Amino acid sequence: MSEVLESLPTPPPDVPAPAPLPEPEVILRTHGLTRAFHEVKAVNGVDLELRRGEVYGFLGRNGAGKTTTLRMLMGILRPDQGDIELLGQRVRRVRAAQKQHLGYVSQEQVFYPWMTALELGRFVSGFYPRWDDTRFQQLLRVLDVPKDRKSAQLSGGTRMKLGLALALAHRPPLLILDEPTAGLDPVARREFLDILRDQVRREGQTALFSSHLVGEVEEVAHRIGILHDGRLRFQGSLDTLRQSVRRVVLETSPEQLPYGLSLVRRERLPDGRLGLVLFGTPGDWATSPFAEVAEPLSLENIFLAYARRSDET
Ligand SMILES: Nc1ncnc2c1ncn2[C@@H]1O[C@H](COP(=O)(O)OP(=O)(O)OP(=O)(O)O)[C@@H](O)[C@H]1O
Repeated sequence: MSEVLESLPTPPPDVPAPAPLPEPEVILRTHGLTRAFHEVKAVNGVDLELRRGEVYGFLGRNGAGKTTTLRMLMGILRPDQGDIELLGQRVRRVRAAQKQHLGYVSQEQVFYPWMTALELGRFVSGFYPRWDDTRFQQLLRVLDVPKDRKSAQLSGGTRMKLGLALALAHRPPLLILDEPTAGLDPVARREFLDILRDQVRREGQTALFSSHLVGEVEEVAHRIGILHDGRLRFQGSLDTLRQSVRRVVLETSPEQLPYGLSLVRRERLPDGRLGLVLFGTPGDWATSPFAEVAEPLSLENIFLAYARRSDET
C-alpha cells in the first residue's frame, strides 16, 4: 500500500474542492528530468510533452527508465535534475496539492487486503474533493469488479481494473498508468484498453501509458515517446515515426550521412553488409542518395531499432 499512499494527495478534510484549473494545450512537460540510482542513470535528461486529450504511449524495454520517470511525475521520487510543468505549474517535485489532478495506476496494485472495492473507494475518496461515488460504482460495474469481495481475493487483472476505477473516479485531467496491462490475459487486456480509450475520448482526459508492447501502444496511442537507457530517443506521432524511419543496406560505411538523416541503429548483416536504420523527414529522404533504396519498417522493427544498441562495426 505504501506506493498507493505516496501517490495520494494530502487528505483535505475541510478544504473545499480546488477551483478547476485552466486547461492548457500542454498538460505536462518535463525539462531535463534526470534521476540516478548510485552509478545507474535511470532517467537522463528527459523532455516529455503531453497535450490535452491524447493518449501518450511511453515505450521502452525492461529497465529503460519508464517507472522511474512516472514515479517522479507522481512526486514519489525526487528528480536529481530537471523539473516538471504540470498544468502550467513548474516545480522540481510534484506537491500534494498537484496530485489532486493526477490519477495513478502503478505496475502492481497493492491495496489493504482486507478491504473490499467499496471500502477502498470510501478510503480513497477522503483524499479527493472531486470524488464521484456514482461514477466509481458505475466503473466497477463496467469493469466487472466485484464490489463486496476483499481485495486480497481478487485476481491480478481484477485488481488492476480496480486500480483504474479508483484512479478515474475523481476525474483527474491526467492519468498516469504504469504498464497497466502487464499480467492481464488477452481478453482483460482488450477490455482495459477499450475502457481507457473510451474514457479519454468521453471525458477529454489525457493519459500517459507506459508499455513495452508496441502492438497495444499502436492501438491506443495518439503520440508516443521511446525511452532507451534513460534517454528519450523519439517523441511524436506514430505516423511521423512510420514515415521518418527507414532502412538502407550498404556495402560499406558512408563517410558521412546525407544531409538531414540521422542514425538510429547500425547493424552488421550476416553477409557482411551494413544495415543502417535512419531518421529523416520525407523531404530529406526524397532528396537523399538513398531515396530509391530505403525500405520502410514495421513499427515493431522501428521500436527494436531504437531500443537496441548498434552493432560494433
Ligand atoms: N530503487 C532503485 N534502486 C536502484 N536501482 C533502481 C531502482 N529503481 C530502478 N532502478 C534501476 O533504474 C533503471 C530503470 O528502471 P525502471 O524500473 O525505471 O525501468 P522500466 O523501464 O520501468 O522497466 P520495467 O519495464 O522492467 O518495469 C534500471 O536499471 C533499474 O535497475
